[in-house]
Amino acid sequence: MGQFTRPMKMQWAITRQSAGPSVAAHNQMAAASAPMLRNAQRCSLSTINVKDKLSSRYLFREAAIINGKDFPSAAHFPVYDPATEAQIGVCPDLTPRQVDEAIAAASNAFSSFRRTTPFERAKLLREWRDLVMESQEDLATMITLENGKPIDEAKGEVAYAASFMDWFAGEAPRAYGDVIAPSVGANRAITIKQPIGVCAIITPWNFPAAMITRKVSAAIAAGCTVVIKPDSETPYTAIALAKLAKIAGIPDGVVNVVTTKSYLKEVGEKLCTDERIKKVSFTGSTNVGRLLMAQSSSTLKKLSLELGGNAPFIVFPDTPVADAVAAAVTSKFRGSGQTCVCANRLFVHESIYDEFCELLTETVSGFKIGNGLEEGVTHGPLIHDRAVNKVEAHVEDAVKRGGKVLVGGNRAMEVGKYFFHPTVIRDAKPGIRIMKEETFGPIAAVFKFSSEEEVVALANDVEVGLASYLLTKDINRVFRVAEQLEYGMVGVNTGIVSDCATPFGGVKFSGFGREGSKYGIEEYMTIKSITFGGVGAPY
Ligand SMILES: NC(=O)c1ccc[n+]([C@@H]2O[C@H](COP(=O)([O-])OP(=O)(O)OC[C@H]3O[C@@H](n4cnc5c(N)ncnc54)[C@H](O)[C@@H]3O)[C@@H](O)[C@H]2O)c1
Ligand SMILES: O=CCCC(=O)O
Repeated sequence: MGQFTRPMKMQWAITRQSAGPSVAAHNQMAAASAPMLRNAQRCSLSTINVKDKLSSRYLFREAAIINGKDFPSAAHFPVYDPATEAQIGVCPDLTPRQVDEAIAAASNAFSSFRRTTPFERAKLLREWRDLVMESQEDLATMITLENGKPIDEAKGEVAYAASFMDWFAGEAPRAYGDVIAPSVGANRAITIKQPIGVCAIITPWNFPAAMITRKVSAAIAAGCTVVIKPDSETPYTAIALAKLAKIAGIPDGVVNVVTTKSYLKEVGEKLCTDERIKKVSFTGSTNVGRLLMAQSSSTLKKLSLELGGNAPFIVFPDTPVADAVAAAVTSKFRGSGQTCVCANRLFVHESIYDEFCELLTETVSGFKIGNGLEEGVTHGPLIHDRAVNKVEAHVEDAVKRGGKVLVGGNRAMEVGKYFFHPTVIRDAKPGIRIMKEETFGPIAAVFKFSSEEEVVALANDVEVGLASYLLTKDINRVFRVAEQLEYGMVGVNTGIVSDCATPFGGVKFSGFGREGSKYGIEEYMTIKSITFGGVGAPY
């Protein structure tokens, strides 16, 4: 195994110590280049010392990671805490030329990493998983600082992120090929699966850890190397994960992280057009997904696109209202409504509509919004101004067309600039914007329906098809409706469909490809068939 052995605690301690000078040197550089800060759209009044909040200070790094090392750059962009608007640090604003170095590192590393055995890769993934869970508190603190979600939810995200490492450690040795009887009777054929090569991993801000590990764990299990480009709102969790990958013994160059803000379009184009990259795996909006697909066509890259949703949440009359509300709250308000699988449209049968709206309003009234690091806070801020503006516009539109706000309905400026009161709207009408657009915020718009036929038609009347939910005790209805829903995922009597063991992905404009499950690793492999001529007697 050579370089792939488990790092002893002693080696880890050495790595921790040696991390010090390079971070200090980097920080000096960052301070020197402060006047060069680019793209400072927000003007922060204060700064947060993130390291003082961590037990492993080395995990907070204001550097890209290329070939296992901190990669300094003269230009930086600032990163802010959406709860307090305080600056939490700066990050290298890399140019496409600098990103080229990451691609070169991943490409060099691929030539040896592809030859490791699946068992070696499984061991590395488990080592990485253990370190991530040992760092759960620190990683969660960074997630809360850069994304805003409450600390307990952030800890849950770390565990969810680690579950993909565990899952794909198990899948690595199970990437079986086939034995085939070809049409020429004396021939025999087999297939083998091989890693596709260097992969570009482009991820959003709403799950700064899990969207990365869901892709990268599968890529590593398959024997690929990666260049990760996290969102510029949430880069530090990605960088810390790459640091832990190095400590876990994952060879240099296998996991690279590039950060950029001013050069986003150019870096995106570079990742899509560079011939050394064989696959782009993207999670984000449908519009950016379309652009990346168009850009990738010249080099015919394999693509996985996990795009936006507009989940229907359908409550049939035989569902106990308390169960329906509990599932709706989990589905709708997780991450303050900022997940791609959040219920966006709540359809409730007319016979239990009033009771449902009343209990939902009572439950939502009990939420406590605030800084996710504070005790008792159940819901954090939205990520930025654009997000708050969209939520506000959706509420105004729903009200203009007859919707009634039962709780919330406005910004919570008294808590912070990016906070919006969790909102319940009843008498939502099919013509409102929420019906067609993903809100990505804490607005529960409740629609009334009378028949199964009507609600299935309404649920399917959108361009996207990621997650959907239905609540009923009638098993025949479960199959009838689930099979008609034009969605990649259907949750039955639950508000959560996400699990490392089940295929995650969409249809229609929600994209294609599946993550997690036994299918996730396939996205990072190619199938080769090997035919042996005239080796057997005809069958
Ligand atoms: N299907 C899923 O699994 C899933 C998961 C999470 C989020 N989402 C979707 O993501 C969206 C929310 O995130 P967002 O609006 O910030 O997404 P976004 O598409 O704007 O950004 C996602 C990522 O793409 C990058 N990006 C943006 N423009 C780029 C370009 N021209 N070239 C290369 N990279 C570029 C961003 O920096 C970020 O890293 C929602 O629609 C949500 O539903 C989907
Ligand atoms: O935001 C999209 C991903 C959500 C999840 O994996 O549960």
